[in-house]
Amino acid sequence: MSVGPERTLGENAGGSTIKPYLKRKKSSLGETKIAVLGAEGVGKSALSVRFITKRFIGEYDQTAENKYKYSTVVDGEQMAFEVLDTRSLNEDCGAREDVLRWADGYVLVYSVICRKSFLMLQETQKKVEEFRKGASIPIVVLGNKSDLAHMRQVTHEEGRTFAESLGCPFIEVSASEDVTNVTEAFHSLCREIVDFKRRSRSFFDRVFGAFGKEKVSS
Ligand SMILES: Nc1nc2c(ncn2[C@@H]2O[C@H](COP(=O)(O)OP(=O)(O)OP(=O)(O)O)[C@@H](O)[C@H]2O)c(=O)[nH]1
Repeated sequence: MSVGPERTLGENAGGSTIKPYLKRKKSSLGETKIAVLGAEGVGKSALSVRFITKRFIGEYDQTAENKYKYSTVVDGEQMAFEVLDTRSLNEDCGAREDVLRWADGYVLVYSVICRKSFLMLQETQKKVEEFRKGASIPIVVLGNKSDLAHMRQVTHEEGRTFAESLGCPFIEVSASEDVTNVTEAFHSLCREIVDFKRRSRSFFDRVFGAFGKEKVSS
């Protein structure tokens, strides 16, 4: 499965390369790979671009899947983000196997003005959970297009209840009007990812560290 151009933005701005497919490389605590998943037109590109450039352009290339590199400071630590703005094909919300394998965490987006996108996201979440075999997964749920209050089809309460059932943060955002909440959404997922990696590492250290010591002493 081909993936669109990889762009490098932010403080580490540089050139661009074509990546033929998504490779899973082990990432350090200072790196977070984030896949933005959601139904067609919910604002995946608008949110990704808003986070990285702080701008809202209005119209985005809907034929490409873009991967952005961006580095910034979160809670006093330099973090290197890779953000994959997926494309929803055949109502899959972008949740293909290579995407699910590649990412450290997921931004799950629906549009508050489209109930169908909310229902599709719940199916996508099940797919993510099955793929990760029930392991706790860093996720943040976003209800986008909150500026279009008069067209709302999903209540704040419904979004919050869904996120609560997953034990993850929930934020209503507007990619078109707000940069603060969008930034906070990505930062909070970044925190979840770092916590998750720390917990996984200490678990492996306990298990394999002890095993290693046994071997040495025998
Ligand atoms: N009013 C409003 N419009 C938005 C917002 N976010 C995105 N849009 C608009 O919604 C449309 C779709 O946005 P995209 O970012 O292309 O959505 P997408 O999920 O990436 O779409 P696909 O790549 O086709 O799956 C565009 O016309 C955006 O300008 C928002 O917060 N408020």
